[in-house]
Amino acid sequence: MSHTLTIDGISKRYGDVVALDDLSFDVRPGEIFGFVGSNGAGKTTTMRIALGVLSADSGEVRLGNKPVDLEVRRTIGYMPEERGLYPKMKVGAQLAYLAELHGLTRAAARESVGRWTERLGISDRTGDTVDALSLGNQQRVQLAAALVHDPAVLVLDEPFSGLDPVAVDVMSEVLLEKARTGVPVIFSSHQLELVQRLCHRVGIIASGKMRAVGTVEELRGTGNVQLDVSAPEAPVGWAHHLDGVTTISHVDGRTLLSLEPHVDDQLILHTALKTGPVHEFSLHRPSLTEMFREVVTA
Ligand SMILES: Nc1ncnc2c1ncn2[C@@H]1O[C@H](COP(=O)(O)OP(=O)(O)OP(=O)(O)O)[C@@H](O)[C@H]1O
Repeated sequence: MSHTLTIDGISKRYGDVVALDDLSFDVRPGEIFGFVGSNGAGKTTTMRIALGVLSADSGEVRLGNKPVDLEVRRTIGYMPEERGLYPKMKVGAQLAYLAELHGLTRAAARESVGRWTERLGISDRTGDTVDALSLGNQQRVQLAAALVHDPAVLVLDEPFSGLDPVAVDVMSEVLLEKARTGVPVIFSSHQLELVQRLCHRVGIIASGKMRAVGTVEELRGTGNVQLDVSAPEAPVGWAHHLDGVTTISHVDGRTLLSLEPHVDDQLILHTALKTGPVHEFSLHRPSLTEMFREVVTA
């Protein structure tokens, strides 16, 4: 049975630096949650607290209704940003060791290592030491390490950074597959197009505070919309008097407007038509990247 991972009002300071400030959100069973924010926003700190390797100054992390203790921690698959494999240990032996550490029998560990190394395309490297592998392959091993014990939750810190496109596809498929079995999956990333494509919900963190949470569609719906209007006879400033509308440019009868989310675009169309013919009228909703910029610079 799968449970929600709840981050409930966590705060964390490092000396004078406030890394997290009363941060709350949840990751639900079967969803992939994208955790995005600028460098130093607090993503790694949050994930380390979620796993229990770092303690919060206040607040709590729960899986279902149980606080994350040692027992719960064993059910989490974690991929740390600083990675954390033993460089001189052989890939297969290391993965089997980690699986057993999380409670699998020797036989189950061996079976699981075989299955995941095959799935992640590293089955021919199990006899090599980790440091003999390319960085991308080391990352595949790191993902295998997060998966071999069949975790109830996946917490992955920048799992996609440095991967080639094929590895990105494999990683994406695996995360979707795990989510489909009901596992809550959270990962941090700076690759917003990937986040937009893969995640059911996204949280944008800035300066240790959650600034926006929702589906990509919900987040895009809260941003300003751009409207491109081609009305050759419209005078300069024809839209100035409209509430919630800003003129970005007006060149050769073509006006680019920014509309606050509450503005009815049909009202703009009527206003434009009063000036003469309207040849083009197209709406552009912000991408996740544009939303991100808007939110973190607000
Ligand atoms: N061990 C530490 N000692 C002091 N300050 C720290 C420590 N770890 C993190 N910080 C600070 O806490 C804040 C949050 O850092 P964190 O690593 O959680 O951010 P992040 O969102 O993961 O960044 P990035 O995208 O660059 O990985 C930053 O200001 C960082 O400098």
